[in-house]
Amino acid sequence: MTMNQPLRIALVGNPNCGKTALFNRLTGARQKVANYAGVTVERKEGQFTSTAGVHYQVIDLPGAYSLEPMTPDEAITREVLFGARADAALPDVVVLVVDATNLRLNLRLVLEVLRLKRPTVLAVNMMDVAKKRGLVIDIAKLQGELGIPVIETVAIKPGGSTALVSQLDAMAKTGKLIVPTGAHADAATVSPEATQAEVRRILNAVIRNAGRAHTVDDRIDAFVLHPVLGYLILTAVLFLIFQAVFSWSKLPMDLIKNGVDGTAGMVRDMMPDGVLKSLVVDGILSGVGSVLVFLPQILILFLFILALEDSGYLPRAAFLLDRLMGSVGLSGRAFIPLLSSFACAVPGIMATRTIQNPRDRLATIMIAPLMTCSARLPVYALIIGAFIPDRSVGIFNLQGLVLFALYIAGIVSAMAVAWVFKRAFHSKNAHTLMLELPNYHWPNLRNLALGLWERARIFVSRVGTIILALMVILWFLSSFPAPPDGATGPAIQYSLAGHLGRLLEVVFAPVGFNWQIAIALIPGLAAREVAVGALGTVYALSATGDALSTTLTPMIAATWSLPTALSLLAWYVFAPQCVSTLSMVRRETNSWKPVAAMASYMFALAYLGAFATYQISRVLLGGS
Ligand SMILES: Nc1nc2c(ncn2[C@@H]2O[C@H](COP(=O)(O)OP(=O)(O)OP(=O)(O)O)[C@@H](O)[C@H]2O)c(=O)[nH]1
Ligand SMILES: [Mg+2]
Repeated sequence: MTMNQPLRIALVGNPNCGKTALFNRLTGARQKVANYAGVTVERKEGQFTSTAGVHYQVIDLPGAYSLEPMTPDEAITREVLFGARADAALPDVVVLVVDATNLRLNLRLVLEVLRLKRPTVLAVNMMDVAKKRGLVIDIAKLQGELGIPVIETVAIKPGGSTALVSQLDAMAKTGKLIVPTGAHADAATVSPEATQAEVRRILNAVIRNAGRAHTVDDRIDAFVLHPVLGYLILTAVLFLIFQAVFSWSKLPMDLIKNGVDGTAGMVRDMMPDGVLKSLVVDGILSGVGSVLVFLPQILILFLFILALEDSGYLPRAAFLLDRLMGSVGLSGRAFIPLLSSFACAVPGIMATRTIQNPRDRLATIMIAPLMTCSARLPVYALIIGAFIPDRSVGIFNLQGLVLFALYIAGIVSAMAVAWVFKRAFHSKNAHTLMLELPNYHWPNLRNLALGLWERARIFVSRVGTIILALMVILWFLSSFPAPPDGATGPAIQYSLAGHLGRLLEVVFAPVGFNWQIAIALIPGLAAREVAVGALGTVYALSATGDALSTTLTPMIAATWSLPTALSLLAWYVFAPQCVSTLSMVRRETNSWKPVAAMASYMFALAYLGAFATYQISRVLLGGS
């Protein structure tokens, strides 16, 4: 290796020991970091140049408990370490990362890696937590025991990786990559029992002071994992989220709405009447503006998701729900992937790689899109805002309650589908949930802010690209061909989209959708929230004369019946309208069959759910 070639280092360690945090600290990347096992499920690469001028290429890997992989994500780590992947060269130096507060568990993998006799450095991470607890580790002694350099790190603090980089620099400059020597490296085949005994011996030798055990954590867990209180706390947390999504978002939403309306008003006054004005006002501002107003609600939802992810609460919730999930044939491991699906089913489906049993994994993939993803939030919020009065029920806000109910509907139907899946395939699920409970910690404010910023960026850039493009296409289809002479209705009725909408209206009449909704469902196939933008454009174009407005809410409140609104909500609890999810299923399962199965079962449920909702509510409410 010369100085010009980058030094390839791979971060290897147990799940949740801080590998990705270290990766981000070293490379300046913003890969996802969260306080539970199994966050990283793919290998990620980055690079940096140290102040000493050494160029590094870093690979972040999924956490592994052992080099005998149990799950698809662990297998990736093994393959990279053995140089068995075409897409990743054998690393020059293995940076083993361990959680200082959990050496008992982490050292097993360390001993396994030493036997590979690859140049290795050990990073003892989370030293800040260790020090706070009074845990004292004799680093020099540990170094002697293992025969490799041992460095303390604090991955989440600026400067927390300086010592590690200096060590790597020194190795790179001298060209002396230290290969482990000594008893551990030379041990041929070692039984798990012998390894465990060895770990105990090393711990006895290097731990100077065991420090306080996690007394605070235990005290919190007495409440959080309590068989009754635990569920109450979980329900309260979820409730709070949905209340906040509505009650905290009013002011920023009004600001955005006023901004969009103001811009539209200005454009309307300044531009001459004609096609271009219609494109800008009806196509772009109405369409894009009606999606953009939901940014505050999405950010509030993510504020809670990110804070919960970083706190260490999620694996506890997984334990609480394990019995329930087991009863429908899901493994407790499915909890985190399903929970991630509340943000978006795409990462949720990827997270199923942490599930060992292929059938369990498939079952989890199949129901992941029933979890209410954040792209459904604009659709729900639009309809709730238009039809559900904003009043209090006891201490709760009625709109928040309805939103909560929709999320529950998604969860309940997912459980029902999983149960059918279990019945159909006779899967037996006897294994108990083995999940590490991480230490609680306060969410890192900087990470929280960065995470929210990232979310806002993703949302706005989606609005600015795919949604904008679809709105322009939709505007075009809705404006041409121009109406014939002497036409009385709005131009859209005579356009291509208008004709298509009317055709589809036949299909959707039994579920109560009018032609405007039918049109909006089509661009909504690309991504669910696009349907909201499409409704904005379609309604802006169907309005005549002075009724022009960029505000969608009053428009649908005036023209839809309540049964129609409820039916559309039911449709969106199930609707398989997301191309990215379907293509992720194809990628992760390597087969079209589950894709076809998912699309058809979800479409069937959506239609049936909307049909039942529409017909029943029509009878009950006596509407049209
Ligand atoms: N206090 C403290 N927290 C840390 C440190 N390093 C990481 N963390 C936190 O530990 C948790 C896990 O960090 P990650 O970087 O996601 O862990 P990982 O090893 O990549 O986990 P997997 O991808 O699941 O294998 C996160 O909540 C981090 O904020 C550290 O040095 N000190
Ligand atoms: Mg990670």
